[in-house]
Amino acid sequence: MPFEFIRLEIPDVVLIRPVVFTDERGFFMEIFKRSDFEKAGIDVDFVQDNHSRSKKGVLRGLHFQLEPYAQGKLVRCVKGRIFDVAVDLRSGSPTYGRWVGVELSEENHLMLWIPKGFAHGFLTLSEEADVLYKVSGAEYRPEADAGIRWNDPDIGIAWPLHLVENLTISPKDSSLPFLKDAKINFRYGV
Ligand SMILES: Cc1cn([C@H]2C[C@H](O)[C@@H](COP(=O)(O)OP(=O)(O)O[C@H]3O[C@H](C)C(=O)[C@H](O)[C@H]3O)O2)c(=O)[nH]c1=O
Repeated sequence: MPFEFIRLEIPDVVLIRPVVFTDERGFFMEIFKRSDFEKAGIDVDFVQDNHSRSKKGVLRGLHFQLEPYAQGKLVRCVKGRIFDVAVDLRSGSPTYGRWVGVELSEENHLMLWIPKGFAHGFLTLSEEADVLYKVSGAEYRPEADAGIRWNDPDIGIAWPLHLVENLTISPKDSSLPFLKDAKINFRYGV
């Protein structure tokens, strides 16, 4: 099996370690294989691939698309280093409002599977970071684009801010609502 699937404190968010085949030329690894993911309980088809590049200190998030255009994301950092975060927004979930964070990097090759019903965001820790992520569920729908504030005290994400000199956050992200004020329509178990 070319993947190791590691369950985190929020079981539906899965850290995935691909097998890296290294030789004198460099390396090869599989990023996604439907049958292996399905065996691990991640039954998903992807509809869109995204690529963003960020400078050190850029924080993007916390974003999601509202139902019926919710998205799952398979996130990896192919250049540099990010602290990647998922927040459980599914009403009725035993881990509602809780977050998990992992370092994804060019070096560790780790990927994070974030299912529908979660907000996603990351902090850029290296001078530059390229983040590629596959999206399941719905394609981009600006009218369904939504988010919650990165520093919501009720969520309490421990962003490693000590690792960056300055924060860069878009005006849009800076004005996202706190969770208690946000209109969210995700339901656990659906
Ligand atoms: C997400 C998206 C954006 N765009 C356009 C809309 C804007 O003109 C431009 C930048 O969009 P935005 O500022 O929303 O980009 P990010 O801040 O990186 O947003 C993403 O950041 C967090 C971390 C996510 O998980 C989401 O995938 C996504 O919300 O790209 C598109 O054309 N298609 C898309 O799928």
